[in-house]
Amino acid sequence: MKIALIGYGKMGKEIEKIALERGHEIVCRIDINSPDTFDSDAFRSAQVAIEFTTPEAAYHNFLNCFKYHVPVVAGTTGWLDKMDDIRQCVAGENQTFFYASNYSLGVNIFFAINKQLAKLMNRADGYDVSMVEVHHTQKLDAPSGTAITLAEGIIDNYNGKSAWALESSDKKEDLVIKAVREGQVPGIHTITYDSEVDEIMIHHSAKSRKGFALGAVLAAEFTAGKKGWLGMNDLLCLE
Ligand SMILES: NC(=O)C1=CN([C@@H]2O[C@H](COP(=O)(O)OP(=O)(O)OC[C@H]3O[C@@H](n4cnc5c(N)ncnc54)[C@H](OP(=O)(O)O)[C@@H]3O)[C@@H](O)[C@H]2O)C=CC1
Ligand SMILES: O=C(O)C1=N[C@H](C(=O)O)C[C@H](O)C1
Repeated sequence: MKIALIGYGKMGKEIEKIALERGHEIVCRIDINSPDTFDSDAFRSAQVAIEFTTPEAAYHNFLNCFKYHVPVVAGTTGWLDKMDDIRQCVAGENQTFFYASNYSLGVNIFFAINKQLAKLMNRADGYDVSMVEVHHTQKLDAPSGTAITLAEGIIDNYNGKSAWALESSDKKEDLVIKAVREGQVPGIHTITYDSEVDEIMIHHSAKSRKGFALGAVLAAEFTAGKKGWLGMNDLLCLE
């Protein structure tokens, strides 16, 4: 399969390794100072573009992919304010767009466990829930995209919370997400239901970026030949 990489940083390089191992061809690498561009035969020849750049750059990169009708696997986080606009482009222009806040297969299982646990916790009084996410110091957005997906899983399924708040809140109905930035941590997410008598924790810790990269390549393979809005639930047949 012919793949265009948009963003050739930590994730772009990790994805390239896995894509080559799985027999794919990288036709171009579009980065901030790279000679490769969208308006090129190489980019137009791509069967899918995998985008991991920055919250600021992602939206314009998606529009450039749409311009040339190249399907997108979107990995960048922190651009969700533009989500409605992208959904309209995908529906209105018959585009292909795969988005996951986290491509790791393990995290997507963790998302499902999180929803189940949230439903179960409605049966027990006396608990409060909170979340901590830990990432490397180069990360630009907070909370992480994964933390937002986890928060949505709790808010949609647990009666005690109706919104999330970063770092602190006076409102009992807000789910507080603490974002820690330290060292080279690839990504840790912990959810804790705390009561006077005990605590229940679920925890996911990525050991490297390999799991994110493999998931993104699997998503690219899944995306080929499809149209519309796609996600990990489609790929993993969840829900
Ligand atoms: N969904 C998921 O599973 C995962 C998502 N992510 C997300 O992916 C994104 C990238 O992460 P990561 O690879 O670690 O970050 P890096 O900073 O290592 O890489 C981003 C790359 O994009 C480049 N870039 C910046 N602006 C543009 C632009 N306009 N066009 C093309 N390239 C550009 C940067 O260049 P320069 O350095 O010169 O600015 C850099 O090389 C982040 O938003 C992160 O949160 C990360 C891991 C997993
Ligand atoms: O920036 C990162 O590194 C990561 N970003 C994603 C996020 O914001 O959730 C996924 C993963 O946690 C690593």
